[in-house]
This record gives sequence, C-alpha cells and structure tokens, in this order.
Amino acid sequence: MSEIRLFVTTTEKQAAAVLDVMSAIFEEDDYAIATMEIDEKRDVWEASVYMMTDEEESVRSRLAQALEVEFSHLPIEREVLPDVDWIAKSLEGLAPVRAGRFVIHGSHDRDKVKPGEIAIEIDAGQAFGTGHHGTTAGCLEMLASVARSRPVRNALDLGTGSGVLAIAAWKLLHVPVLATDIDPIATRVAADNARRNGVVTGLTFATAPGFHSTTFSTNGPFDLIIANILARPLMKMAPQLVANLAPGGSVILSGILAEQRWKVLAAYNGQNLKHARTLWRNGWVTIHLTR
Ligand SMILES: C[S@@+](CC[C@H](N)C(=O)[O-])C[C@H]1O[C@@H](n2cnc3c(N)ncnc32)[C@H](O)[C@@H]1O
Repeated sequence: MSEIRLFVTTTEKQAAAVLDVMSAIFEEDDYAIATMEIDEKRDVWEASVYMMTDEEESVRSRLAQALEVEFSHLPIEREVLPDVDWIAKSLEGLAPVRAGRFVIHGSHDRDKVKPGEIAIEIDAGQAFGTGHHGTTAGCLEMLASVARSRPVRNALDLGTGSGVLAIAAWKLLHVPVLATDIDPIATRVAADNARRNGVVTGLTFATAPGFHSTTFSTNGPFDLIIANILARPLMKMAPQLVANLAPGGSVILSGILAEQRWKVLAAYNGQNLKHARTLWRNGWVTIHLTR
C-alpha cells in the first residue's frame, strides 16, 4: 500500500487556515494526518493530508466538501510518495541479516545460522520485512536490548508486515504477542511465516487500521509495543498507542527518517513517555521510549 498526499498550494496564512479545516475533519482518523510545509524551491506553502489507505476517494470527497465553503478556488493536488514501496524494499538483498542475537535468512540459507543465534526464516514475498531494511534491523537490535533491561510479559507488533518482529519477540521472550496490520495480505503472510518458524501458539494475528479493533483491549495492555510504520501515523496515533501501554512499559518506534525524529519525540513526550535510546541505521532511526 502506498502513502498518498492530497494537498493544496497557497500562501502561508491561507495554508494555516486550510490546515485547521483539514485537522478538524481528520482528527478521529488513524490513517490520515494533516500538516503544512513550505516548498522552498517554489516558495509556496502546501497544506496536506497524508494517508496510507484504500479509501483515498472517500478522503478526497470529505476534503473537497470541507474546503468547498471558503477554499473551493484551491485545486486539490495528489502525490504518491515513493518511500513506502514496502514490497519492493522487502525484495532488496537476499543474504542473511544479523541484528542483536537475531539472524534473518531465506530458506536457501538455513546452513548459515551459527550456534547461539536466534534464527528467523523469511523469504522475500508479499509483505515488508526481510530484515534488510534499516528500520526492521533497528527494531530487532532494540528489541534485544530492551529484553535485557526490562521484564516483558506480553508484546504488540503494530504494522507487522511479514511478521518478522512478532516472531522475533516470541522467540526471544516466550510471551504472548499480538501482531496487527492494516493490510490483510500482510497478516496472512505473517501467519504463514509464523507457522514456518514453528510458532504455533502464543502469537495472535489481526487485521486492523491503527488501534481500531477490540483485539487490543482483549490482549492488552502491553509491556512492549513495537511499531515500525511511518513518522506521521506514529505521531497521530501517540495517544492511543500510549493508552494501550502497561505501566512501566516500553515502546520501540521506527519507520522514522533522521530529520523527523524530533517531531515524533515531541508527540510521545507529550504523552509522558521518556526517551531511552535512539539507534541509527542507513538514515532511519529507531527510538526506545519508556513510561
Ligand atoms: C515498514 S512495514 C514494517 C513491517 C515489519 N514490522 C518490519 O519491521 O519489517 C510497515 C507495515 O505497517 C503497516 N501499516 C501501515 N499503516 C498502518 C496502520 N495505520 N495500522 C496498522 N498497520 C499499518 C503496513 O501495511 C506495513 O505492513
């Protein structure tokens, strides 16, 4: 699923007014977030709605309706953002990847696993997460370090993709893990991967956008929440994510470009989480926060 941006181009003052309208209509959505930014090359302002959803047409019509009163003269433009081609990215590289105690390998590399390593077998396929991307590797490394420092009795992997992080958490911690994704193909692939890795109980899969499912209250609150999604949805869902975190719990966030980390930290500091550690991998950051 690609990230789509619907936006209007205007002056700074008018962009701020448009942003107010956008924020009001998308306040309750998990998958759409409104923001404004300057395009320095053209010296114009853009008020945008970013989303990862199949419901672009419905978002567009709600937006058009809301802008029709005061801003109908501003055309709604559209951009497909290139940095979320998860499936193409999951096909990058096939050699085993090592992070923390984990080695993620394809079925052709079973003999490369060394004694003492926690092996996870994932073949590149229809969902993101072979371990090659800096965000996945960062989460694996952070997971190993959090497990050394804090007791974890259950975990949530939000945006599970191939299921790699959920399987890693289960193999490392031996605790119940809930794994969810907005994309039903991902949850099916993740469940298949779990079976291939010998995980038959203790790992639950569900398809849900953000926290919109009763499965979170049934299985939570969680001592550990891992969310490798994207900076904007992570900021948007900060209040719900923290509401599902157990007292003393840990959060691992990734999918964040280095330059976006301050905004993400500010959103979670605003929910009373404290920064514990940041890891950098290929321009991406993975952040550990605690309650
Ligand atoms: C970068 S991939 C991460 C996959 C895997 N967890 C990993 O670390 O390699 C992000 C995943 O989050 C899912 N996703 C995006 N927005 C979501 C949302 N609002 N709620 C749940 N899942 C979401 C995508 O479908 C995708 O599978």
